Amino acid sequence: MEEKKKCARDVDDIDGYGNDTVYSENQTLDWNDRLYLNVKPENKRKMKVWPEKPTNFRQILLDITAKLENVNEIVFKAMAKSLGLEEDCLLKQYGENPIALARFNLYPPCPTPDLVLAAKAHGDASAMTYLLQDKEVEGLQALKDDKWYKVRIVPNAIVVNVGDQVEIMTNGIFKSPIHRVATNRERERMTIAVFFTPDATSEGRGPLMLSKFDAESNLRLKSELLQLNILLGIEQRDATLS
Ligand SMILES: O=C(O)CCC(=O)C(=O)O
Ligand SMILES: [Fe+2]
Repeated sequence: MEEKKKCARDVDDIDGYGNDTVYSENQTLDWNDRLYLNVKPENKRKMKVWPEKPTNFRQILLDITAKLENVNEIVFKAMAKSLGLEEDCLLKQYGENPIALARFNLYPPCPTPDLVLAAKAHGDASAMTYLLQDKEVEGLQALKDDKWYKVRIVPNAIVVNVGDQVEIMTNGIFKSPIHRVATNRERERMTIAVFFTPDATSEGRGPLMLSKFDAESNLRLKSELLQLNILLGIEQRDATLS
């Protein structure tokens, strides 16, 4: 608790430990506590809210972000190639100083799971999100064709989620899925999300010029994704909730 207090976010800030910013009395709050940290660009880091314990926390976060950046580059290239475009075209839109944000989510057990969500339905505003789920406790659900699907747990696998920025860049071919997190009556759940977002000052951002997305592009996409062995982890069968 001591350490959490040291990292508490300021009322009007996003970085740090806390929960939803309260904008109105009628607002439904998410059932979670979180630690938000701007990792990149470096000049946006607010070191005073970066935990000092465990002592290797800061270095590990920097290392993980760097590794995920490499993964993100590979994914962006594969996506561009699958659309029949030059492989750097998504990366170029990403700019010189892209933003990397880490969010550590802690969802405590909730005595009334039918009344409140751990995270309300939302699409990520990022370009791409990489999520390490809790090893044991499920909760994440994704919306497809008006039905909610559980995103099943695959231990140590990272869920790769397309964010709004990539949906815009690719003219809606890659969709930013609406997702939410259910509460759990008995068990605590912990996840880590790293969001990559384009540099807001980079020029030439916006929808790419795509001629058409046809059966051939679809095949190319499938083979690119297969080669990458990206694990989306969405159960298509027997997991429908409504
Ligand atoms: O904790 C999860 O499973 C998802 C978290 C999430 O959607 C987010 O942080 O944007
Ligand atoms: Fe999300």
